[in-house]
Amino acid sequence: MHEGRKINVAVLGATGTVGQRFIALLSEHPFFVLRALGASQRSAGKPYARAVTWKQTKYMPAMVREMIVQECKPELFVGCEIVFSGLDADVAGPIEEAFRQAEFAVFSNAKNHRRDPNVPLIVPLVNASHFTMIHQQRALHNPPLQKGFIVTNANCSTTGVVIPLAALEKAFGPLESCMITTMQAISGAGYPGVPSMDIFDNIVPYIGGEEEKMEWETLKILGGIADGEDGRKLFDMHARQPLRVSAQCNRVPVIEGHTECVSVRFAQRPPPSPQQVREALQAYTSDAWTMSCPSAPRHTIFVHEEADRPQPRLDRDYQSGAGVNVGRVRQCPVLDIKFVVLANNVAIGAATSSIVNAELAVCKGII
Ligand SMILES: NC(=O)C1=CN([C@@H]2O[C@H](COP(=O)(O)OP(=O)(O)OC[C@H]3O[C@@H](n4cnc5c(N)ncnc54)[C@H](OP(=O)(O)O)[C@@H]3O)[C@@H](O)[C@H]2O)C=CC1
Ligand SMILES: N[C@@H](CC(=O)OP(=O)(O)O)C(=O)O
Repeated sequence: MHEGRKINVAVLGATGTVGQRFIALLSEHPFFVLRALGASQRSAGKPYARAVTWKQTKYMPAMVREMIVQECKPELFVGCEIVFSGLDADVAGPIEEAFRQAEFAVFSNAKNHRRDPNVPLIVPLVNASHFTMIHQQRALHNPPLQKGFIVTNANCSTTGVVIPLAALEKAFGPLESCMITTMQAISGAGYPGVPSMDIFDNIVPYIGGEEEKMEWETLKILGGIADGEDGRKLFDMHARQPLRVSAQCNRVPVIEGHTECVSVRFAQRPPPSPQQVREALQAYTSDAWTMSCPSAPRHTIFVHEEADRPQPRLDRDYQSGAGVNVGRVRQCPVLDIKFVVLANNVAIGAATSSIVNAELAVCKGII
């Protein structure tokens, strides 16, 4: 554990949608101390308050207003142990690698390293056990790293759905198939994001690359870690019981909170009843909560009984958006069970996940 130790941290992509969330959360953190901010050359050299278009309902923390934004070069972040990355995916790959190479612990929201066979893709309320891959990641580096590593969190829609899926697999054994239809908030596209002329009075039935990410990431997260032939560990992609996932992704005129309609089929026959599923979801607890990570939600999954919940406007800020909401659990006449998930895309779908991942790394003695 941190044992009273304070750990200096930085945020890359600090001016963006996710970066602002990081700042709001880290300004109140019990043992991470925000010391530095990075963004593009457009913002570098300016006091943060002048570089950013602050779009949070919470006021900008006083501690960052006069902080000078830096270019994202490791030598400008000396003194920080952890960097949280909310970088644009167009630039995140090489910048995050440079920080790892310079022995920083990097917690990334970007998609660039999620498919790397040595980088764990961790949804902290699901697969904290994948931190074991860090040893291999450091050792395979040339020269081997002492402290540096990259951990990514998942796509925001993937995050929302894998949490209840993990709870179901824990209670009832492997799932066989899963169909998901998302209704994703516009904040998922960053700022200024989707033009208002496209999204007002409308639904856009396409988000580039999103369906493929959901279908692939779900398997890496819910799968285990196996021994490879050459003695290396590898992510088994749910190979012991193949899981088929189909996702359809839509952009809807909601500011924050991704809603997902999910149907599942269990391997176990007969499948559990809707009431058994409700109880299993409600009872699910994460390692992050058990290990006392301060940003982990007490209720990993809140199960709504009302017929018309969850709703983004009403439910996205429950537990500061750190858990997920599930409702409308019922029988599915095609697969076995269907339900609705609501996850806050910028909290548990992004910044909160990275911060809980970093807390887990501290609790596990990796940092
Ligand atoms: N929004 C969401 O719900 C989620 C987003 N993500 C991922 O998180 C990341 C950030 O997303 P989001 O906050 O929405 O994006 P934004 O577009 O809002 O912010 C992007 C950030 O990247 C910085 N940046 C852009 N170009 C460069 C560069 N050349 N060098 C250094 N910094 C640069 C920007 O700085 P500047 O202001 O100076 O241009 C800004 O701080 C993305 O990879 C995204 O895919 C993941 C899950 C959910
Ligand atoms: N594409 C997601 C947000 C995002 O940036 O995802 P990713 O980190 O997987 O690129 C959305 O639009 O809601």
